[in-house]
Amino acid sequence: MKKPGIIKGVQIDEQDLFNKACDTGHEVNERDPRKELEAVITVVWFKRDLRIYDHRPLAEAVTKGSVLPLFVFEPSVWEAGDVSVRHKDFVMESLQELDEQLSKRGARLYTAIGEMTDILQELVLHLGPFRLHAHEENGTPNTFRRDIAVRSWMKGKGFPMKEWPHFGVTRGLKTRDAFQKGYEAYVSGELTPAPERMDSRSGQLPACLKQGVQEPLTLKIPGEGIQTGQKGGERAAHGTLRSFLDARYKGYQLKISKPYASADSCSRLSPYLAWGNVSVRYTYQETVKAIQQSASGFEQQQLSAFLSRLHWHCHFIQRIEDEPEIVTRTMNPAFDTIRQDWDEQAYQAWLQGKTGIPLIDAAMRCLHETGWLNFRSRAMVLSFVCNTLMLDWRRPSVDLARLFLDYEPGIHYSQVQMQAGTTGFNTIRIYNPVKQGQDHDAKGAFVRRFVPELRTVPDAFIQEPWKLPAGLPDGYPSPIVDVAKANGEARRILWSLKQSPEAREAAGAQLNKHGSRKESRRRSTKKPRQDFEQLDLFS
Ligand SMILES: Cc1cc2nc3c(=O)[nH]c(=O)nc-3n(C[C@H](O)[C@H](O)[C@H](O)COP(=O)(O)OP(=O)(O)OC[C@H]3O[C@@H](n4cnc5c(N)ncnc54)[C@H](O)[C@@H]3O)c2cc1C
Repeated sequence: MKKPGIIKGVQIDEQDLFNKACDTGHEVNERDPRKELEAVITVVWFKRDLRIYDHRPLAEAVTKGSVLPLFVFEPSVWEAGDVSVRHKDFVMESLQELDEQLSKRGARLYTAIGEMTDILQELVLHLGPFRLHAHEENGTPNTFRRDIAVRSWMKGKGFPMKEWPHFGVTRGLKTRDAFQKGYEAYVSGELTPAPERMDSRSGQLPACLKQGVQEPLTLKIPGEGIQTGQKGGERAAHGTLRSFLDARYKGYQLKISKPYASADSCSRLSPYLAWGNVSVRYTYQETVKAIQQSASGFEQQQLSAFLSRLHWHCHFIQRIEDEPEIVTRTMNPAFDTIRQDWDEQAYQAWLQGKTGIPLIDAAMRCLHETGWLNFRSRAMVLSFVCNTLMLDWRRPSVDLARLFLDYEPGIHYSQVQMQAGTTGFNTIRIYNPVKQGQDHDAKGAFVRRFVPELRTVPDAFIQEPWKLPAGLPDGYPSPIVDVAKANGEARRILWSLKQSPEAREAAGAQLNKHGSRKESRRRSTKKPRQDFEQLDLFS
């Protein structure tokens, strides 16, 4: 039977309160005084929020008494195929630092391997009732279902659970029109300092929980680590932000499309935002401060361009929050009538960076080695596999997810579908990698760095080595496709499909559900400046 509870003098239905809290992702039984007495410890469940600064679930747990910081390597998440060894390594580095930070404050991090509900089941046997604090995860259907299972488990036990929004994303958003308000409230919200001291008395804990960080050796995590690139952790995240806001931002717009130079002039915050080593809110507020302090209009322009990306970050994550199925379902089903054939040989050539087209090969090999690519190169490799080669977007989306160290499902699957042209409401862009190379890597520095077979090719041929009078260098293949011809055909197919009544109808519905409400930008007829070409790709 449902029991009534009292909140601020108003009689309420406890079950109702719980359900509302689950729906909107906020308080669950939190203010029930009886439960407050029973639950002596708060389990803080770390997921993609591996930090202590601006971490509300942790800070609020500390005010309530003992805390048990917990990270769980779940087989259903880590063996699902979209996350890989490089993500695990980054998470391990982040967890090591998190444990150090917690230790300094009187607590320790606990790690476990297993499904979260099984771990909770073990915990209750040792702890009795406990509270659970976490950030909302705006992820794939897989993690979405996992979170529902956890909420339902807590609800079944009648234990209090509280979740906080992690980004400027609103759970249960009724209409896209309301997104902006939620975003602004989030980014301008108060920052939460890291707790100074923590009480972590927890009594005896189940054997599945290990104090400190344990390697998830029993899990079969696919993929490979990075060879050179970014390391996880809150300290590295803050250092990266600082170095960007102090100096690196000055080349932001100028170099954003250059595959090589952008590695230094872009913020490089993406893996830290994706794994939560730094919050979007903190990043936003530090950038606003830097804009206020910057001396020239030029500097302000660079920083404002960066700030707009933080908005896009949340814009796209709102999309997966509203419709997690975009991970596997084509946003505009009319586009499922094409790309019916599969060419495994061409696909493997693309994936391994052996297409015979220098910029594509350099980008894919860079990704294997470092886990990062600038936006334009990502758009180009995706366009190549889905448009030039006319292959379905689903497999490349998962293979790229495994390779991007900053894999963030909301951004990733939206961008994949946009670049493959399957939303139906974005401009169809099909890149010519030879022209991209001539425009953005004219001397071939990027190509030479990642495709050693081409190191000695003269600048004039670096993007088209098949035109070398002496023939291709040893070990480098001929192009697997005539790009100009294939792109022409792709353009014809995609544009005619985009204009069909079925595609237009579905596109209208999708635009209404997910499109940006920044009308003035989208409808602008002015030729975009180089940096703002990305805006075309964004709606
Ligand atoms: C096919 C494809 C897949 C992508 N997958 C991911 C992904 O899994 N994770 C990811 O973080 N980004 C993804 N992006 C977006 C973008 O390429 C990266 O965010 C950016 O290159 C990361 O480098 P940075 O942090 O130096 O970016 P900066 O230019 O410094 O931008 C700062 C932050 O803004 C956000 N951001 C930047 N560009 C975009 C964008 N176009 N859309 C949404 N948010 C943006 C990111 O959080 C980024 O860290 C993808 C783009 C494409 C075309």
